[in-house]
Amino acid sequence: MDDSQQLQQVRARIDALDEQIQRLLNERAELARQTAQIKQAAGLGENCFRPEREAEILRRVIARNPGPLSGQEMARLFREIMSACLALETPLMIAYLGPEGTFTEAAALKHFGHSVKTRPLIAIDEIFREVEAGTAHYGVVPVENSTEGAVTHTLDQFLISPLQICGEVELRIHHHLLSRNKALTEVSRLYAHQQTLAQCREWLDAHLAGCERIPVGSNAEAARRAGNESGCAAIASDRAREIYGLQALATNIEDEPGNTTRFLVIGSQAVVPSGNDKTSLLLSGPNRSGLLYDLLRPLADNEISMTRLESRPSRRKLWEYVFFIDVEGHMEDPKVATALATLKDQASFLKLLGSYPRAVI
Ligand SMILES: O=C(O)C(=O)C[C@]1(C(=O)O)C=C[C@@H](O)C=C1
Repeated sequence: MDDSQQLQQVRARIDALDEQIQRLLNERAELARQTAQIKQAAGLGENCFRPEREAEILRRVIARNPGPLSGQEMARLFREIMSACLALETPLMIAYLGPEGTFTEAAALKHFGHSVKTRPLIAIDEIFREVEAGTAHYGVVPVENSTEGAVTHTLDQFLISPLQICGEVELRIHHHLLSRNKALTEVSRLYAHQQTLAQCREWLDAHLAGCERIPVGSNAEAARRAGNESGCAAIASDRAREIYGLQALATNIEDEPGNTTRFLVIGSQAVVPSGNDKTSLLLSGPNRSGLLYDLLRPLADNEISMTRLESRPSRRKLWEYVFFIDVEGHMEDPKVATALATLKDQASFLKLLGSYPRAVI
């Protein structure tokens, strides 16, 4: 058998498999449609998205995957399959921190897949308002970056919003220097979000020391401006480069190679346990010595691991703080429930922001 015959044979097997995969996908979509009908008949919520079920499916895909495709790659494919199945019933509307081309958009699509509708909004409080009003099913907002720390606008919204956290997304952040111009030497002005300028400070000091750095609302906005103005550049994502027709004068200019941003999915749904969850809460008490120690003790007593602690001004009294705490486990897990009950007695203010599956992909 010559090479072309061999190729033909292998391709015939691929065609046969594709046919099977396609048939099975449609069979799966039909079953997903049935689950939606059952949920609707039982009055189980206005939309059919189930974060805990999706997280369980994706974890199982990764655990049983023999390769050669990687577990993460396979999970991404299943992410899209579930997204398409869900869209048969209720195409979800997701509000995110825009404009188009932001990392928050990438995080939203990573979490929900590409079969959702998305709405870019220009401020974090607008996203909360849109989801509260029910014009979007969920919102996606940045909450912390591994280099620069907390996104305080997001934390502050949780003080006043009734929304719950329904999920988290982690995204590796790669920053590129984008411009209409062809050489670094032609660039005298640089636009980027404040946090991005900070994340690339060392690279900028070494390669663009004399260039004016201008903070703007988002990296996508920076890219839009760089597309309109000569002699300037933006720091933004590869997606923004595509959207605004720019060229990359330098790629991956972030100072920390592991630079990662964590995003939260907000909605009005309480998520049931998935088997590997986190719980976020807000705590405060009157300013006195040992307050934080006392507030954290019930967690330690119940062997609950704290993954994050952030403090913000309470906005009620001068020098009084609220603590944002993330712990491992779901609020329905017995140990977490015991710790929360004790905390409720001890703290002057306790607000549960939600339990949700740990990021899978
Ligand atoms: O199992 C369900 O409840 C479904 O709706 C099916 C399905 C899926 O495609 O597997 C679809 C959407 C949900 O978010 C979770 C899972």
